[in-house]
Amino acid sequence: MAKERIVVKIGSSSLTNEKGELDLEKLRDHVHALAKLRQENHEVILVSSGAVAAGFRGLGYSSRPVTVKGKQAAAAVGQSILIQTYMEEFRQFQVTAAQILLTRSDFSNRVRYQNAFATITELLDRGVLPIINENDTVAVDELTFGDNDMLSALVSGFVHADRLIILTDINGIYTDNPKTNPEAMKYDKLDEITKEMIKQAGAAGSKVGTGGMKSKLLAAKTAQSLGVSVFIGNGKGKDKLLNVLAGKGNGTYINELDTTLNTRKQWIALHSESFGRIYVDEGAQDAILYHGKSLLSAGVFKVKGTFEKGDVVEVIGTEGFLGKGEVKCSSEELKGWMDQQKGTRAIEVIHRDQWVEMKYEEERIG
Ligand SMILES: Nc1ncnc2c1ncn2[C@@H]1O[C@H](COP(=O)(O)OP(=O)(O)O)[C@@H](O)[C@H]1O
Ligand SMILES: N[C@@H](CCC(=O)OP(=O)(O)O)C(=O)O
Repeated sequence: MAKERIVVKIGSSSLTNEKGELDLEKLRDHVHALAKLRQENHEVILVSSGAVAAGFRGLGYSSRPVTVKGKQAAAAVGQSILIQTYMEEFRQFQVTAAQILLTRSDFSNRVRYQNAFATITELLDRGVLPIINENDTVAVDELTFGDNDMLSALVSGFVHADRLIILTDINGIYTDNPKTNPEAMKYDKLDEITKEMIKQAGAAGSKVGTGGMKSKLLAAKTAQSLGVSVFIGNGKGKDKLLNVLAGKGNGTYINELDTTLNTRKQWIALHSESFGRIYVDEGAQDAILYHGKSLLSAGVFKVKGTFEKGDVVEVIGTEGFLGKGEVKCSSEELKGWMDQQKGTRAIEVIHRDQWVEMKYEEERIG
């Protein structure tokens, strides 16, 4: 079997007992299956929930807290318990694990994004298994990924994984929530995740999970758009993950799309803040969309916002939103050229290598 780089996401529902507490037997089962992947020489990154589940008892709650601050405090108690348990269990398979805590804002800050990439790459190069969770202490409201599903999708794109495996408490994606609709049918394979499927999928999952199938579908759509194939399902025993690789997994397989975005372009497309808008004419639109050219000043007829060299802007054409790119000049310089040269001089505004077409992807990336 060819060596793969695999991101495995384990949700709270797959790590807890009926009281919502961390279930050691379940965790051991996952660790054994992950260790088997490592024994077959695959590179593995784990995105694991479970901090709230591991911590709420220690905080004095009798059940999983519902308030944000309760969950955050429980995660602060539980994250160290969770990671210590993983480390001890992995040690029995001679696997060294490392803890990484991330937030959405770590991804939108370019330097932190590059640092996270460098750290994860170094850990993998040195044979260490990174265990990632959201940094619940600081992640609230718009700073959160909301759940670990999207975090796992973004990580899988970012490390150029071959595959993302999302382990949950159900054996795949159904036409409707099978817990409430017994007629629901399972999808074994999917090429496309449609808007209707996302709309249909239940938001609330189990009592302990956060995003339900909806967040898994959105995550899968993002991962496939980044060229990563996805499996969503469950299983038991040490071979459950190897079975997924062998095509015998108990769940739904989702094919990757034929696109590869390097890490820099992924950052531009998915995480960067736009500082302005550049409006281009039909000629420039054709050049960047259909002829693989860089954007030149000659095709720009309107500039909105204030930006500096190196900032990211949105480009709008006659067909609407075309994509995002990193500019090689400030908004003032660009406006100056437009006034003085009447748009005739061909000064490069966005180089091809810093441009991401998103005309068709806007919705896919979400
Ligand atoms: N269309 C669907 N197909 C499968 N499961 C669904 C669907 N809609 C909602 N669900 C629910 O999503 C749950 C899994 O989500 P969640 O509890 O958030 O898991 P996790 O903790 O693994 O992230 C399932 O138990 C199921 O009840
Ligand atoms: N960061 C939180 C995860 C929150 C959560 O419920 O996530 P998930 O089970 O993946 O839907 C924790 O570790 O408990």
